[in-house]
Amino acid sequence: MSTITPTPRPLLLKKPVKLACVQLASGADKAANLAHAAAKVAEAAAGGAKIVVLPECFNSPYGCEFFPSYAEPLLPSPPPAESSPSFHALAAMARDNGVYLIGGSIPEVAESNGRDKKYYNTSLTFGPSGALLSTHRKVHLFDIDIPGRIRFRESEVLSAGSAVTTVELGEYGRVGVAICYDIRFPELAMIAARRDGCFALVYPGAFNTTTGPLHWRLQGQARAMDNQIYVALCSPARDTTAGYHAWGHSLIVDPMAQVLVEADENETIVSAELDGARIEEARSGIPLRDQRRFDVYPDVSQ
Ligand SMILES: O=C(O)CCC(=O)C(=O)O
Repeated sequence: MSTITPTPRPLLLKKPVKLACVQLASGADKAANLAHAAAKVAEAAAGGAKIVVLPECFNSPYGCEFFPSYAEPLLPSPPPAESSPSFHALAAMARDNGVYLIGGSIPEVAESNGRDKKYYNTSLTFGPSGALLSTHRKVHLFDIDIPGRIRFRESEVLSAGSAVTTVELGEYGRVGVAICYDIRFPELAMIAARRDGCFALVYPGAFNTTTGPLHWRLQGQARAMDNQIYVALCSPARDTTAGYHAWGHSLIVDPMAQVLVEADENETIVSAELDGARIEEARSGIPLRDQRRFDVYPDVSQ
């Protein structure tokens, strides 16, 4: 009797890698936030992380009133580094530590015709040489109103990005990058996972003390479960003296949707070893990839 041996599939994550989420405590002083981020990225790298993630709006307090005054254009050299301090600080953090750095997000200002200013919530990813690898402008702006609890309208100040972002991290493979509220839209995750073959979805985010306990972990696990890949969520630490109380609880979820590590609300670094074999194991055990019914519903990843 002949047995059929399945052809081994190439691993999406080509070699195991340690990923760290830096749950950073930021304040009002941008230069101090950048210096503090640099120290924590160095600490994560010294702990063996080769992919390091920072939180949403790590260089400023989080809130619509702060976006314009903290925003900076994205100007690589030669223009003076002072005009894009966060861009240059992130490039240096990646280069100095030889890591892939998914640099949380920063408020970005872009001018068209030297007149019309537009603001974005933007995530920059740098490679170990300090080169910019990708830019993600938050696609889904955080506009919610839960009476008596929280009202937030990013769209009053920010413009939305219009692209799914995935980025090749050299010898490891590809990750999807999106920001906070973007996680609530599974389509982005599915496209990153299925169209671009990502091994992880990385979300710098800053949920709050209303929606955080309800949905933060659940969203992380849901995106991992749907797509059978790793998911990392990186929050700022909670500052109860600030206007916006971030949930914290940065976490990393495996391809079977198990939470590998989760912070509390304080400043800390959480990390985990990611292994492509775990993705393949999840996918061969529960073979969703071979069972989709695109004769019944459309494939959004096409
Ligand atoms: O989706 C949520 O509940 C929070 C989203 C958020 O805080 C953000 O997009 O910055």
